[in-house]
Amino acid sequence: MAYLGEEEDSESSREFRSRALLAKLQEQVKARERQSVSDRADEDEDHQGDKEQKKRKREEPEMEGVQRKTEKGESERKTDLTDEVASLAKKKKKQKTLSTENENKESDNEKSVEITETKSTTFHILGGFEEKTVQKVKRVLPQWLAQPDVIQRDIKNNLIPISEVPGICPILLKKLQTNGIQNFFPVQAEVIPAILESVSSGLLLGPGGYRPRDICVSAPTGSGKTLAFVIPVVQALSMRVVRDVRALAVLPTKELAQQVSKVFSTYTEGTSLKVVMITGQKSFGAEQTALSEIRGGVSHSLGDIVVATPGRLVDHINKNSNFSLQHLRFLIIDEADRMIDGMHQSWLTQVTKAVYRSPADTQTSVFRRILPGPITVASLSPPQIPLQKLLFSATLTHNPEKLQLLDLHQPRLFTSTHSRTETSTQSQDAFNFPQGLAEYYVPCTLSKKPLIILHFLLRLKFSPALCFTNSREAAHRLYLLVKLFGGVEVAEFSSKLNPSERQKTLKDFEQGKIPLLISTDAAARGIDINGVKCVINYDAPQYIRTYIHRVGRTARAGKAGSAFTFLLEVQEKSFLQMVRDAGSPGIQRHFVKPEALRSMETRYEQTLAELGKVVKEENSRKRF
Ligand SMILES: Nc1ncnc2c1ncn2[C@@H]1O[C@H](COP(=O)(O)OP(=O)(O)OP(=O)(O)O)[C@@H](O)[C@H]1O
Repeated sequence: MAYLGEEEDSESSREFRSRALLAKLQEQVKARERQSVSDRADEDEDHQGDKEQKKRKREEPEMEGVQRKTEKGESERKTDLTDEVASLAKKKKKQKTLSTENENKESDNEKSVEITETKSTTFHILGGFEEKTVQKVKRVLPQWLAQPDVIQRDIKNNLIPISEVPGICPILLKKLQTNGIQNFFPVQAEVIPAILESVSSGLLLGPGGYRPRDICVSAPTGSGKTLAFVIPVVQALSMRVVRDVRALAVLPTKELAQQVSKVFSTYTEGTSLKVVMITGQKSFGAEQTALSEIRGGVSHSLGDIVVATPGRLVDHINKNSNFSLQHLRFLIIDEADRMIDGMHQSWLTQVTKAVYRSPADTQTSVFRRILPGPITVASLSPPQIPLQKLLFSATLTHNPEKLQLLDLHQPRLFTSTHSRTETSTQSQDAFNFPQGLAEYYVPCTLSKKPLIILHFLLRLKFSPALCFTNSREAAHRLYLLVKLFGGVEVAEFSSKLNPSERQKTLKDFEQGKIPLLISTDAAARGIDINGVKCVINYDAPQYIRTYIHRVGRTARAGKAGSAFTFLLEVQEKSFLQMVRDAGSPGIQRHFVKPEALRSMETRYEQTLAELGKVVKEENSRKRF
């Protein structure tokens, strides 16, 4: 019962304090009244009554007025004193007016006592109750974000002959030529030398014994970011003696990992470097066998470069005791903004732990990796393999708080995003769009959307076309409708398909066997399909990043391409605003006249009826 006792105690002491304060305030009022009477007498003497009255009114805002009724209920009196004063102070404005009025009335009204405190009294209300306009906080970017290395967006007019980029070894130059690459794209010409510079003194600590700077690259879709890391990493690792995992590329999906793994394999072909992919496409056991082997009772790595999806990577870190990242030199994070969003999986923490995990045989190990800390003579004396992070994305966030999650070391940013000032007030990130991209929006109604797709394919011959919907169901329904209508080969692409079906579908589309591919966002990011002429957003994307990645499946590698977004009337305003805010060079209106669709309408009505039956059948099959 001690708790209750204390409560009672505190209540009675609060009441006591309230009374004491009230008495004090009343005392002050009386003193003020006396003062006021003598002032008025003085004023009369000076014949300045009117003037002074006005002056007092002007000075009133500087006074803190507190009004209280003496006949308050018992419960009200128990109110905490501070709260009371604060709440009364909040009503200040109203009371100021009242206070002036009451000054005249107070002698008539015995029940009401007006208590006014002037600056000279000891009872101060510290500031904070007045309404002040809140000052806008200016966003100041860290220097590395505010002053990046700029990459030209125009690929065609900024090609650099491969032999002019310093530091690339003759073997790789030859390989590039064999693969039809005579010139580097701007992002490659800037980033390749920067990464090579950080390994100029070998795979151990960077020049001068300093840890190399992490590198962030934000360049448009299709600008050639993959080669920008593949070439320098392959060249850097070609100087290694013992095989160990020294480069790890992490990508959000199996398809993207496969794509990157293929490029690494192309440029490591004929060297002793080996690329291993761990994405879950093979069984865990098969991946284990590909990663390492036991010789003489000791585990040996079979891969120099590992390309992984985050989930499977974490599985190997935790469950495969022979998988070691203790010699990791490069951590490549492609589609980095997506990988930051997926940080809840904490894959990066797991990778960092695995990199700095002390080896079982500490005695015999030449290297002991120590988590980077302050640079001291002692910390620099043993040879160190620095871990350098290389981040790539077409929509890399410039939000320092998000980037902070990656724990970057003195990062260097390469970006083609148009000029942003150090004190940019833009709340939204702005991105760059491929130079050859023409953007259009198509005003339409829900019922006309499928007809417009058919019109695009059958009449306007917009193919190969990649069409995006916002869900698997919508993709499937549209696929069925186009198929039933006839006249155009169509396929669907979504997580419904298994990995090999997905691979085959993409291949058929790329080879021109399928002119229309209807897809969910599974094909929106990173997928490099050669020759896509047109992207159609059948459903408008909700987020700007989704839009940028979707439309970026065309106009790649400096080529031209068009993107059409179907917009319902209600979507137009906000969508167009979102696209403009993101730095789009301009999205034009493409209106399809109703007459253009008329000849297809009868067939379309029949197809809709057929579609209804097919969907019903499919649903009943699913139930059994
Ligand atoms: N120097 C070059 N010369 C000719 N073609 C190139 C060159 N560099 C890259 N490409 C080709 O350009 C295409 C786009 O490259 P890549 O996939 O690396 O783009 P990206 O910037 O990663 O795009 P995204 O952001 O969409 O993933 C690929 O087909 C690639 O083979």
